[in-house]
Amino acid sequence: MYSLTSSMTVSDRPSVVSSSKEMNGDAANFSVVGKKPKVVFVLGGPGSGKGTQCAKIVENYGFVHLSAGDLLRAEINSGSENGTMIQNMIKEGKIVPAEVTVGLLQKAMSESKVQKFLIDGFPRNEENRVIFERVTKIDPEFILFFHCTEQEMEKRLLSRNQGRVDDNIDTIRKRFKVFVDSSLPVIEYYEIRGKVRKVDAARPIDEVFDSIKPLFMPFVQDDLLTLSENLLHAIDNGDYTTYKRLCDTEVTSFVPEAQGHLVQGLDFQRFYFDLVLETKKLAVACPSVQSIISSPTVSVLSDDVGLVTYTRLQQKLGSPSEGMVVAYNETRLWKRVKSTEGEWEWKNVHLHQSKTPSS
Ligand SMILES: Nc1ncnc2c1ncn2[C@@H]1O[C@H](COP(=O)(O)OP(=O)(O)O)[C@@H](O)[C@H]1O
Ligand SMILES: O=c1ccn([C@@H]2O[C@H](COP(=O)(O)OP(=O)(O)O)[C@@H](O)[C@H]2O)c(=O)[nH]1
Repeated sequence: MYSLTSSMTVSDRPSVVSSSKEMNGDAANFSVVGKKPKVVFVLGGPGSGKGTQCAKIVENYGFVHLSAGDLLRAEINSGSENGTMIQNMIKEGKIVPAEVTVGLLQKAMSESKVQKFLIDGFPRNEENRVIFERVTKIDPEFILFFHCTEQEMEKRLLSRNQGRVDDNIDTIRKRFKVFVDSSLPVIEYYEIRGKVRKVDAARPIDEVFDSIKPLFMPFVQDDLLTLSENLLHAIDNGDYTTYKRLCDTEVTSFVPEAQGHLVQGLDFQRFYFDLVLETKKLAVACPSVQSIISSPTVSVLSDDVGLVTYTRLQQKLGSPSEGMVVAYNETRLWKRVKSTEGEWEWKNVHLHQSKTPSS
């Protein structure tokens, strides 16, 4: 590992600043938190594979899966006063009153740190849709609609084996009818507004998932940009814990102060974080620094690799002259790796930085 030291002109170094943007040190870096909620509704007939695909989207794209059916079943099991009514409705394949389901969804959303939701099996009728919109004011990003024949869905439900009271031939037929009469109009409503992404769900599980992946690329791009912003805020705030969490231990970098050398590992940057700590201890004034990202581009190169390029405008108040701005062109390479806990996390594996000609 290199441990080159250099002057304090390095820009991947921390400085003391009161940042306006909240950092969340607790959340895994895969899960981008603190943003406006984003919702994808997942619709399709009973047994079309909604739950199966939601599990894959959660694993790969860090969404929170809210299955309306699961929330209702949990409500029955919790012994709530609505339990018997919900149980009877589900047994008959009927749709539970919207106030109950929206209440459960809203509670689950408010309890989640991560604000990217897959709402599975909802809205099942116009009443669901209208009340959800009225209560949450959320407009879904899009509707993922799994299309499958009744014959195939029936076959899947009869072999699902989850001990569900509604997976019997009589209730299945009723659910199909409710889907056609009540849920398809909701899909048509969103179709007119250009929000429906129709998926052929009759294919094998992995093929279905492959056809879904491109729909989630904008979320990956958004996450990578937010992670890059979080990294710059960590540097500006002298927050080594967050910086370390976002970087691979073997991160490589080309930065001007390393004078053409490739720096590997975190020791090089760590030096500057330590220096700030020292400065604070000695009560020496540190210049306030704030970075913002300008003109970003994000390229998702594969499921596990993404490239973020941008100009970093670093405002340094008080040093050397009031309001001075230094601009760097930066390229950060992000790689998705599995943590020891088995969770996917994006890590910064390479940085290329140069001062812009005007700086
Ligand atoms: N593409 C598929 N091909 C074959 N079986 C599938 C497929 N997708 C899901 N299944 C199976 O069909 C059953 C119903 O799937 P599930 O995801 O629970 O559907 P839904 O949530 O739409 O009711 C499950 O047993 C699941 O393992
Ligand atoms: O928003 C919802 C979602 C589900 N349900 C009830 O829960 C049952 C099971 O729904 P789930 O989505 O779990 O399973 P699916 O029918 O899609 O296999 C439905 O038939 C309804 O009775 C409901 O009333 N409102």
